[in-house]
Amino acid sequence: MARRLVAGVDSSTQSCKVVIRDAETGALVRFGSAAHPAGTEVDPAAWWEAFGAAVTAAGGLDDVSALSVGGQQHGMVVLDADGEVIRPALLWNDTRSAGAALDLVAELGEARGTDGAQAWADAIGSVPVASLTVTKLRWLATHEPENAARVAAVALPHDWLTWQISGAGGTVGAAKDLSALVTDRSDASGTGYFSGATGEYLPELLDLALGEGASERVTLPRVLAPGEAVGTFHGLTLGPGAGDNAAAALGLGMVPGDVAISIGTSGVVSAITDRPSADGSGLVAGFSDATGAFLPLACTLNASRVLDGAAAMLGVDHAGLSALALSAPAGADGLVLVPYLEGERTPNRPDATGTLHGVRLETMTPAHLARAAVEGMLCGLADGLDALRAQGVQVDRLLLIGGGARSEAVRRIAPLVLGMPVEVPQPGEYVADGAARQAAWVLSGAQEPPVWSAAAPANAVLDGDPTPVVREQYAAVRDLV
Ligand SMILES: Nc1ncnc2c1ncn2[C@@H]1O[C@H](COP(=O)(O)OP(=O)(O)O)[C@@H](O)[C@H]1O
Ligand SMILES: O=C(CO)[C@@H](O)[C@H](O)COP(=O)(O)O
Repeated sequence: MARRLVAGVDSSTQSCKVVIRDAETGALVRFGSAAHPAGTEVDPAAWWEAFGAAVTAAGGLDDVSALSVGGQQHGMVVLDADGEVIRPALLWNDTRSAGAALDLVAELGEARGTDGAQAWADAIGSVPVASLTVTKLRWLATHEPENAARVAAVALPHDWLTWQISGAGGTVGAAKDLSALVTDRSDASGTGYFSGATGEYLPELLDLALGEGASERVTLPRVLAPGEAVGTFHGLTLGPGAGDNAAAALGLGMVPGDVAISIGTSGVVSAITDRPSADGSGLVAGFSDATGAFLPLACTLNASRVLDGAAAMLGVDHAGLSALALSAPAGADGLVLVPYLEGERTPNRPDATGTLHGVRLETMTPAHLARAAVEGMLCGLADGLDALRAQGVQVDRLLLIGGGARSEAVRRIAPLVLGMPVEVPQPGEYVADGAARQAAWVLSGAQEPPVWSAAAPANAVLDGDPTPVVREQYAAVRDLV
């Protein structure tokens, strides 16, 4: 039998990546990528354009049997009754809805006569912060009421892209059909109006955000079961897709006890669990995975771009930044960078800025600054790991992925700061790979995702003596910010 190919897409914050793999073995056949525009407000048409360019770079889809889309979570895509995008999407890292988040927390608490944060955590698994879609909808209702009144459907980036690829979004000539919008439980769990625990939307929370009666007039994407096909369109079977972090878990084949540390635009610490979490402190978001389990995660706003910014400031490339960081002592002789360069989400400090603390004549060197940037970024992730542990998450091994994991300094300093060995899988596109694995699952019609035999090289295991002083000095400065 001729081999069948599947495609996996990662429509992430900075770019669109497409992997094409053998459906049976998982062997990588082709790859392509294309950049997304900068900014936290983006016209979804740019994602469609980048998807097309990435597909072309990956040699096209003519010989591909199935495809799934993994995407950046939470982005608010609002559509009118004709299926047209009403305004540019507000992305997960757009913090303008921080005030709306506070209002929603207070209002639910008031309505239920209880602590608002815990009420949200009990309802949706998470306490709303500016990243969550529900807060962006409240911002829209308050600041752009004319736009809010026109909302006929709300989708997430991966939902919208799947809809476009199916043709129901009208891009290949068909009329736009809002009722054909679909999503999956992993991405729905990051909206703020879906319960991962019950698998149901919560219309009263959509009404709280957008106004009384909104849930009756607004179409939400139908939530497909894990592994359920959207349908087959011009010979291409579409899978339900997933939020990027759930797709990465699928790509890594994570099981309970595994914790992924992803250093992309966002810094994410995530784990697979059998039971949902409900952290009223808000540090851990209680999302769902793409298989029927749960994905508690802590997400920072400042990860790979801290390295990008430090490299640019020092006038070096990533290899240069890494070499500088590794040439300085652990703890950078007391120089601490609290890297809240784009505000912060975990902890929830949307208006914070970064702080450089402990500058002395001898620490005012490129090497010290580079070391402080790597350590500060990793300390935010170490705090996230502690928050997961505090929720009872089992931590047996750490898997380091994302663009930032390509930095040697990050790989070597991570075990020192995180206090345990770190496994580094071969650098790759684990979100796109997870989406491809889902596509193969959908194509097979099996109960479980396929076990791919194409041998991945063993993970590199990095270890070293922990340097607790790095976290101690960071904690002291973090709480001054
Ligand atoms: N060798 C490297 N060292 C440090 N950072 C890197 C390296 N290579 C890529 N990056 C950074 O990784 C980021 C892209 O990673 P990626 O996981 O694709 O992000 P996202 O999923 O948010 O789009 C960029 O900020 C890029 O500069
Ligand atoms: O908001 C979250 C998770 O809650 C982010 O992880 C986004 O999903 C964006 O991911 P990257 O593009 O940075 O990988």
